[in-house]
Amino acid sequence: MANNDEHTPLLQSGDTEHGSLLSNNTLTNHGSSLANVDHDSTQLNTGQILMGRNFDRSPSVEKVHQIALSWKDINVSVRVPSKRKWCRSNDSVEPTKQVLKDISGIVHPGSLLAIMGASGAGKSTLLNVLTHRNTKSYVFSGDIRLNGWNVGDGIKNVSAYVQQDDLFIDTLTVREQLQFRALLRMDRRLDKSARLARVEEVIIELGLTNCADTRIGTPGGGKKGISGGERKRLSFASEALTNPPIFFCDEPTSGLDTFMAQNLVHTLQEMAEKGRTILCTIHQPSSDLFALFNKILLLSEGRTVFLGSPDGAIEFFERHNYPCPKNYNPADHFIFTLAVIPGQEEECRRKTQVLCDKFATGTDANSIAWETENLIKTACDNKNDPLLDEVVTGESRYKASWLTQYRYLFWRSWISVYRDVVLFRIRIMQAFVLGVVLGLVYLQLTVDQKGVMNINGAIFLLITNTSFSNMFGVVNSFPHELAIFLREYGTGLYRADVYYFTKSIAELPVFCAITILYTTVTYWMMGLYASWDAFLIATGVLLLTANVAVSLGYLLATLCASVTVALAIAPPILIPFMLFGGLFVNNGNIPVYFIWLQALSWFRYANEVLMVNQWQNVHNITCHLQESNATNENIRKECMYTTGDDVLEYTSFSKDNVVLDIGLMVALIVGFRAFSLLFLIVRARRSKE
Ligand SMILES: Nc1ncnc2c1ncn2[C@@H]1O[C@H](COP(=O)(O)OP(=O)(O)OP(=O)(O)O)[C@@H](O)[C@H]1O
Repeated sequence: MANNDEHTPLLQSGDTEHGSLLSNNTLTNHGSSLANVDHDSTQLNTGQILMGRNFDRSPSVEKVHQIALSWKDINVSVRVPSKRKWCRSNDSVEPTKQVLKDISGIVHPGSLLAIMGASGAGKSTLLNVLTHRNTKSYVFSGDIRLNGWNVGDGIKNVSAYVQQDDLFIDTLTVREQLQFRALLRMDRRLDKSARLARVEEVIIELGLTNCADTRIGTPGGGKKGISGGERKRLSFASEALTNPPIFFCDEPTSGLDTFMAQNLVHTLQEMAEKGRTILCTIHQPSSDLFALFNKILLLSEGRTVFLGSPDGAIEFFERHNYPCPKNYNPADHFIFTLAVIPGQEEECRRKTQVLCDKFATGTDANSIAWETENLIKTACDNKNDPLLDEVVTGESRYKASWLTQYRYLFWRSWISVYRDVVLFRIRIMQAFVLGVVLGLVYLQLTVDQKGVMNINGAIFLLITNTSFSNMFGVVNSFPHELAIFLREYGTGLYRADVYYFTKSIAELPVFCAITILYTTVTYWMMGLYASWDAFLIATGVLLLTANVAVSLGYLLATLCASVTVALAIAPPILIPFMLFGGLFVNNGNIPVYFIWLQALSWFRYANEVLMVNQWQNVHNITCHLQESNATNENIRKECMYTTGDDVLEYTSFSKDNVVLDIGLMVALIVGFRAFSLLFLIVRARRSKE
């Protein structure tokens, strides 16, 4: 595993540094860290935190605000796409499939609930409905309550949803990932030292101490990093920072070996013992794993088969003629009993329906209904429940201000750029080698009649290569991070525009460094116009070119659903722009219906400026015609260009357009980026629905 002891200056420059935090016994003596909190009017003081009013703001309080979650008569249907849509009458009802049927239940604080059932039983649907996430395609009815209160969407403010796939920036260390989230996610009235103290606390609580300074890496050997189990723990830790009382976890043990899975569920058990309410969907746990849950919910074809203790489930199945064999894993027994066996579907369904009916009419279901009613009654008498303020009134969707988001997002983007040393080295090497190869092909071009074509070709090649390499660089890498952005945006961690700005600013030095290196090598090897002014102008123009290409790359990456699609549409988009760049078709001969394409072609703008830069000060272009052959006809043929102005005139480029060209390239950068930001925002909002 790659160890990394680097502490970034940004985090060290704050009020607290890890070393001093630990040495000051902050972890064991929370009072001392809280005493450091600046007690101005905008910050919470220790007293407020300990009162528990702001349960998610407490940096070091183990006390969890206890919440019971209940749901009653939940029905969910999904629309089924019909193959015969075209022959349906306009007023006919779209076919639907019922996924959950009259589901009711209750989970108390301190519970670690396993939601089990065969594939397609409705586990994920129930989790989605309870968390108010991914419900766009559902037709849903039912009543979901927290401590007896119907809080609607407010459940998101007091719960954490740990999804099946863990998405992290691989170059960060475990501690940095948590710090990043703490600084953006925790209440803005808590000062930095208190948040960092909470990070250290969560690291200990989730058993991440040994890998705290290890880079996260990518699973499957891409980049060495933490283990699968540690990744899962990190997912929990990231959510646990704000100390939410309810955790929803989708398949937390998937992809883990038995030992790691048990280790993780053991940690969840400890978290539940502190008063949290934890619900996990889980596939066929081993008997040891199963024993760690104190509540189970069995689903079959969208109905509740059982909700209660594991022992209660064994007893329920036994009572209804499905006793669990001795020394047999009860979880396996339940799943096999509820399985719909191919060829015996009807019989299996009848069997499970009987069990569902027995549960619905039995004492367990009655006591669930009674407890739910009781909670609602108690809620009416407890209108001062501090939880309600948090849930109902809500706060700004973003806990951190625009500037704070900017600061920490920039810090993270910068880390991921400069720590990706291997990629950076590869790109630098690529630019250097390509520059040398092109430099050798066009080595020290001569300014004569034949050399004009070579020089013009070399200039265009510089523009083409700068455009392609930069655009494909973005199209290849940006979509990979998009999934992380969408998830973090969905949880209200930061705004889309802040993410976009920081990402593009952090990446800018890399694109610039590569372009400068490439230009330096090729310009002098090719022997283009030899003056420092001309070289600096050429570098500036190619930097603008790189930025237009990068901006178009962002646009394609935010527009397309995947890298594959973006890569597929990139060449057909680039080639027309290239075609109207002034090399393949003379600028004076563009068909009128393609003028708009020419207007968007930065190839043309860059080419014009570079051509003017190259030729405007050339006052003599050698012509090697022998005197004996110098007939008028031969002079016209062989000595077309006598000065650089002739070249510009022949190619229809003009010195007068240079400022306009540069302005238009800047406009293209702004335009492409504005559209890509717009697409990013639309995409982010859609993914949240
Ligand atoms: N948006 C949807 N559109 C169409 N059908 C859906 C949709 N969501 C769920 N379903 C269907 O509802 C049923 C329950 O799906 P769900 O994902 O909740 O099952 P599950 O128990 O979580 O299964 P698994 O363990 O395989 O993930 C399945 O038959 C599924 O095909």
